[in-house]
Amino acid sequence: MIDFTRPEDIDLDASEKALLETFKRNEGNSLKILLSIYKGYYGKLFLSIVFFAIKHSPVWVLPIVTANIINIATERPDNAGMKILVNALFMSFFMIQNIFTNYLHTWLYAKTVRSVEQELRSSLVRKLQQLSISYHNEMQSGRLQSKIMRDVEQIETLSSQIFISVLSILLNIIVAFGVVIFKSLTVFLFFLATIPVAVLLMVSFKSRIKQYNSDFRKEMEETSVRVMEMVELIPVTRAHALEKQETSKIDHQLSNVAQKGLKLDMIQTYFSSISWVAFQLFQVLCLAFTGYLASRGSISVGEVVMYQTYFSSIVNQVSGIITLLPIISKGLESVNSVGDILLCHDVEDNRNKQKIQELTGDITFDHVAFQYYDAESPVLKDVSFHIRPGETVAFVGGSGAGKTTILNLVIGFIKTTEGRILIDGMDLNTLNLQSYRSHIAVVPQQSILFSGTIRDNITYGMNHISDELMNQVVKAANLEELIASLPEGLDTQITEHGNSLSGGQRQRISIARAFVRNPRILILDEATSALDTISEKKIQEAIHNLVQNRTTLIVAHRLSTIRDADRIAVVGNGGIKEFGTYEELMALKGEFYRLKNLQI
Ligand SMILES: Nc1ncnc2c1ncn2[C@@H]1O[C@H](COP(=O)(O)OP(=O)(O)OP(=O)(O)O)[C@@H](O)[C@H]1O
Repeated sequence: MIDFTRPEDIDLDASEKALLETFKRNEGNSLKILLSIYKGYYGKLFLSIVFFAIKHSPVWVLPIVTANIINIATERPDNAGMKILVNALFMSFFMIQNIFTNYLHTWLYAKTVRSVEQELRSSLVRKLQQLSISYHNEMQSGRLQSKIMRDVEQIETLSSQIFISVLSILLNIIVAFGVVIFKSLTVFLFFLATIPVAVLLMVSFKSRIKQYNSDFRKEMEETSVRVMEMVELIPVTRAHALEKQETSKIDHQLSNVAQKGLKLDMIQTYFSSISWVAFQLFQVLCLAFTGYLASRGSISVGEVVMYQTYFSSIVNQVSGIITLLPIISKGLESVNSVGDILLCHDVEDNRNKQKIQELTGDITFDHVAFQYYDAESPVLKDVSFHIRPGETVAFVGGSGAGKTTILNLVIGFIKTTEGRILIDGMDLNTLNLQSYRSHIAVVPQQSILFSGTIRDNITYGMNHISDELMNQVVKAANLEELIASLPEGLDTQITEHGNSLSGGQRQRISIARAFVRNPRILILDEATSALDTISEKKIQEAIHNLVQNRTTLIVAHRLSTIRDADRIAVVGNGGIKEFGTYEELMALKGEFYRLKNLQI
């Protein structure tokens, strides 16, 4: 028994659904989104923080031990040597535990961050598979790639930085402030003065850094798009000797990126150098202040060193936060960028729509109109026709008449602006398009092949294709000779886009891909490329075999295809100008008659 099973419908798993919900609920607040992304991992992250605190504790204890040892050295009590040794051993113990606790801390947060990174990319990929074809036509693939790779990486960097740097900064500040409050309130108040200075600096630079980051990110996306286009165009560019023009176009784009990047670098440098100077001055002030207190006997010499160490730690931490600001800003910008895709509503919504088990292939256009959203006038106006199950209809007409648009409407890639398309009497808008499309096959004008074997390209996404069916398909698609001539037959690897095959061979593989699906409705956009007579004949035979026993809509460019069709529709002036059999239209001596004579 031949198995025509299809892959499962695309659906989000629980964690991806939660992720999408997070983006929806907190739309517009990227920080909230970032924190909510990690919701399922709070327990692990808490443990990671605990291990961080333990592993980091030597840094907090060291100034106290240092002050002790200095005081012992200056005050010279009894058993001074013994006391110094105890202090040193105590410190050593605190240091050694760092190896184990640091490992645990990193393992816990890194695993979390990597899992979230994977979930984000996976959700993005699934969303791309759901977004409408119109969305994909508008959005260049380079931009999407940049979002999936670069932006998710920025979010990962931001999350890691929060876990390594921000956590360390916050804990260091809390501990330093805590010890100082405990030791001297006067010195604490002095320390406190650093906060308004830090806030002032951050506020004054924040919006500019955010803006420059956004500009830079957009320029990078644009570059991705341009570079991808350039790579795809290389054969055309070479053929027309336009290498210089193409290179200079990209150079111009790269220079824009460099300019935006430089602007960002400079604002960041300006910001961090001002912060550095401000806080270093504070440090000198602190030394002078505690030195003065020690000279009056209010605190010991050891305490001067201790306060200085804590203060320099606070200053370093605050300037650490400040230098992190650009990374934070970049990461939050990337959260927005990823949200653009995840929250996009232009999806094919198949929820609660009728699933189709069987189809006879009856198609009716009922007063259909269609207009592209950016076009000034409709391509199709009030189009009505009926195609019977099993019938082959050839669509002919001038370039831009709307033939491909009709096919795209039948596939469900685009929706009618007015009127209805009925499939077996059911409105296409009420059908689950995934289930509907499992009964149709499309042979596009440009055969799209991917890197893999010929077999993979034919079976694409179909499970359990028996050798018997495969042989039938290969024969019907006129591929027998080609397969026999290849040392590895069907298992021959073809390069990306099938560049190692001829145009005619690619078309026949594309036809075989349609065959294997045994569709009820076949959509065929005949290639316009001229082929030699033998290739032409082989393709015609393959198409002839393929259209048997199914409803076929074919954009026809060849006379033989037109002759083979049951009926012909002449498309033009926003509608179907003539519709009938070959003989009827010839007898009419109208548009078709004129077109045919032109072709001859
Ligand atoms: N995505 C789009 N956005 C805006 N206009 C479009 C879009 N796709 C097609 N059009 C326009 O709609 C009209 C019909 O296009 P369509 O591709 O259906 O014509 P066609 O008859 O298949 O032409 P050809 O034989 O040259 O492929 C053309 O004027 C075209 O420029």
